[in-house]
Amino acid sequence: MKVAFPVQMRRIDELIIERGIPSVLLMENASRSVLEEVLKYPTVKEIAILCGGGNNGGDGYAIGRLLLNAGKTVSVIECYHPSTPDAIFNASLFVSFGGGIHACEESTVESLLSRADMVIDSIFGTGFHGELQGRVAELVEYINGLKSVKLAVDIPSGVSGFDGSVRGIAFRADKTVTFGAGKVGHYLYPGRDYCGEVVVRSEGFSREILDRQLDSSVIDEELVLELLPERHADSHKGTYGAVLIVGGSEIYTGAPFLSALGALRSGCGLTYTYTPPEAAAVIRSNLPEVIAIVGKGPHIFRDDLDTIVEIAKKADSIVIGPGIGRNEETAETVLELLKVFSKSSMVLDADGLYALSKDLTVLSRTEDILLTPHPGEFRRLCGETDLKSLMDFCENFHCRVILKGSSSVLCNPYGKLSINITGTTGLAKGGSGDLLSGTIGSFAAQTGDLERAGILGMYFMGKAAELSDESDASNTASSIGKEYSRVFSCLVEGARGEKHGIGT
Ligand SMILES: NC(=O)C1=CN([C@@H]2O[C@H](COP(=O)(O)OP(=O)(O)OC[C@H]3O[C@@H](n4cnc5c(N)ncnc54)[C@H](OP(=O)(O)O)[C@@H]3O)[C@@H](O)[C@H]2O)[C@@H](O)CC1
Ligand SMILES: Nc1ncnc2c1ncn2[C@@H]1O[C@H](COP(=O)(O)OP(=O)(O)O)[C@@H](O)[C@H]1O
Ligand SMILES: [K+]
Repeated sequence: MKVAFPVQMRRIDELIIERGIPSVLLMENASRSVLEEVLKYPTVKEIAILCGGGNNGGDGYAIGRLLLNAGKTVSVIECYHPSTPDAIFNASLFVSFGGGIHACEESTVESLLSRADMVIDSIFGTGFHGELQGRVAELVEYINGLKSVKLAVDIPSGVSGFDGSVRGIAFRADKTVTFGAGKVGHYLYPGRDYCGEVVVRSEGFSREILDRQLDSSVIDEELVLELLPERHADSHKGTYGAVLIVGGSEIYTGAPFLSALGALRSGCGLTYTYTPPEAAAVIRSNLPEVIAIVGKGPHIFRDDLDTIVEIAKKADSIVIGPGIGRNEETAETVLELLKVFSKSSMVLDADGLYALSKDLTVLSRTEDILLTPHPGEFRRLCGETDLKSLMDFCENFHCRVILKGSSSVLCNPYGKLSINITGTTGLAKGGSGDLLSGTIGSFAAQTGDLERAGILGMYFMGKAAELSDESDASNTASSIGKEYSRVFSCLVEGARGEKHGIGT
């Protein structure tokens, strides 16, 4: 599903208006779709709408009029004077249809809000920046404490549509009705938490314009089905690629095993690992299908380089880092490997990223690399962890990065985002990152495309956690890896449903 940055949404609105649809009609369409969503709550009779001065406020006045005409009791609380032509127009229409407007400073506003069955937030939409302040912040905080249904128009006020960040207070919605396309900020935390259910309504928007203007996506089943490598009856292990996982150390003996598990379970033809002896022993006893090659010492050292280079000749993709540790010579060896494999398809994870932080310039030589840091690891590389910094980093170093979290974002050098929203807190446990890097390496070996692999890997691991029978608290990366089979089955069922016209 495509998603938009606020600036892209503004451009889409402009293009539609240039084609001849008046902006006030776009506002009417948007407001009608909100009306329909409100009417899905049959017990809601009395509604309070907070309106800002921009077009989001304009939507609020139009929604108010439509609700009045539908027989509801409606009060508008004016947070800012209407300032755009469409907001001014709709505010006057609201009044001419008998609507009542209260200034937000009025002392009766709180009791009016507490009486309402539903509160609609039409204060700020995609034009919001900064922080809610003063009386508006006070009212939003008050509303967040009420039991009534809370609905946000386009995006909850206080949430940045650009990156989901929240400074101070924001409206906490049960449902957010958004227009044309979801906004990036709906799907990234903390914003994701404030949106409740996100309903995308695209009436009046041109599919052609949306498709042409937007390249970023939230990863959904449709996209995954498009990207999933096909499996043919007439095939053999060579058809599905080979991955080499380099990692492990004296203390981290399980990480390469989890990575190899991800690789095997996601369909790779051959999985090689190169690890110190202790880690190889774990792999050999748990995953006999893996070709576990044993390193020379307790860590990956320079002495191992030649053998790794030799094995890598058989691999279509290389994962470096799971459990590799922070020994200084190991870090130097990792940097050396990055140089030697500059033309290979590589996933760099965990302490492989620690090694990279010692010399970021090696990135200028690598042609096809995906980094998979969690926020702590990304801070070490970049100094910041916000979305803009991630996008700048990928552009400056011409690389792909997955910034992992409860929502994860894959960013490419051209600013295209792929946002993953699958997953559970069952993944918030050591080992998940290792499972992910092996899964991505496997899809890279199968498809020859790291971006595609990253999208598939994130979705698979998250979906497997969702489908697992284990409770979130007791789930483990090794159990989740074994659930990949269910993800494949679900996708096959979904594809069959689509083919036979069974809607989801
Ligand atoms: N055809 C269309 O375009 C359609 C648009 N639609 C609707 O329009 C919405 C976008 O409207 P919009 O661009 O007018 O922005 P909106 O969010 O209402 O606010 C802008 C105002 O708020 C101000 N402001 C910002 N932050 C602030 C702060 N912290 N504290 C105080 N003030 C602050 C800001 O000030 P400024 O940035 O100028 O400093 C400006 O005055 C969109 O979300 C959707 O709901 C739909 O009807 C579909 C068709
Ligand atoms: N609450 C959550 N919801 C969804 N995914 C999560 C959640 N917590 C963690 N994850 C995922 O689990 C993985 C954890 O990776 P990482 O922090 O590197 O762990 P480790 O290095 O301990 O294996 C990431 O892919 C992250 O997106
Ligand atoms: K809003």
